[in-house]
Amino acid sequence: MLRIAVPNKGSLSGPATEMLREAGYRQRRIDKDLTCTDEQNQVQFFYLRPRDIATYVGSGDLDLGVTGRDLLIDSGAPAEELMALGFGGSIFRYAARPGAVADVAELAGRRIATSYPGVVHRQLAERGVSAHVIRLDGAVENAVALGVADVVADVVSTGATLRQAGLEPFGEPLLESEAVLIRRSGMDGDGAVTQLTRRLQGVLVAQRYVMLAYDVRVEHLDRASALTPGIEAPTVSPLHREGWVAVQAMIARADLHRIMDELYEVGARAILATELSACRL
Ligand SMILES: Nc1ncnc2c1ncn2[C@@H]1O[C@H](COP(=O)(O)OP(=O)(O)OP(=O)(O)O)[C@@H](O)[C@H]1O
Ligand SMILES: O=P(O)(O)OC[C@H]1O[C@H](OP(=O)(O)OP(=O)(O)O)[C@H](O)[C@@H]1O
Ligand SMILES: [Mg+2]
Repeated sequence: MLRIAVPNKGSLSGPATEMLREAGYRQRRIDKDLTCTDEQNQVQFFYLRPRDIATYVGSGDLDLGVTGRDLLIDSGAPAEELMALGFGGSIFRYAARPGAVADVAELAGRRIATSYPGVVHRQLAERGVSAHVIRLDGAVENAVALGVADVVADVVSTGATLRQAGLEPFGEPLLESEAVLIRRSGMDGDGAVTQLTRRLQGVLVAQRYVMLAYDVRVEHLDRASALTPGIEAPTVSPLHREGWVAVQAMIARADLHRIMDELYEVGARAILATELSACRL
């Protein structure tokens, strides 16, 4: 049976469970449950702290896990990304009092507070900078006002927490993170792993694409189908009306309204967009 680690709390927990449910896997019914077995798909889910997940997967005690790219890198565990999952996005940055520090090179000898010492040590080593990294559990933005550190390195989402603490980000972001599916480094995926990743890809595609259908006169078909090339090619069927065809194609959700406007301009009518609930490409 495939054994998979899923975040039990925090920003990644709800979306991870939801995505697995959409991919057809049974998930725990209440937040207190530690495990859930999906007999039909032969998968057992273990609900663990997101920060611990790379450790379990890296040791080989669990086959796969859902965690943040930043947490994976921070752990230093021998695990690797199999696929990005499109949620839990964040940016990891340095911040300090305005004007105090302008660049990573100026961090030499400074005190840096962070919950991600692995990420920070790695980046400082790459840049050849020697600084003091102070590991805190959370609320690191307070560390500067309290005199514990000169600089913080933390997840920035809206930036509201930094502003509230009177801090400003500086330098290039250390990394851009999102939720990722991980496995032990160098492990070959067997059939069960391939089935899971294909199902998750299907959920991502269903989120990112919509099905578009429209009617168009035959003489405008080439211009219209150039706007909607689909995955292989658009499906074109005859209409029960001389000189007209019906066209169907998948398009990226982000382009939906632009493409609908342009189709209308080239003469397409009855342009309808439909949500996808699942797919295999
Ligand atoms: N606004 C955010 N704050 C913190 N982590 C975020 C945010 N948005 C996305 N993430 C991602 O969530 C993961 C951290 O999740 P984790 O559960 O450890 O912390 P959390 O969501 O802040 O929860 P808590 O602090 O309550 O434990 C990281 O991969 C991080 O990049
Ligand atoms: O840019 P923002 O939108 O303000 O979000 C970023 C903040 O959110 C997280 O903290 P969280 O609330 O999880 O508290 P923690 O530091 O105790 O984990 C993160 O550690 C930052 O402090
Ligand atoms: Mg947090």
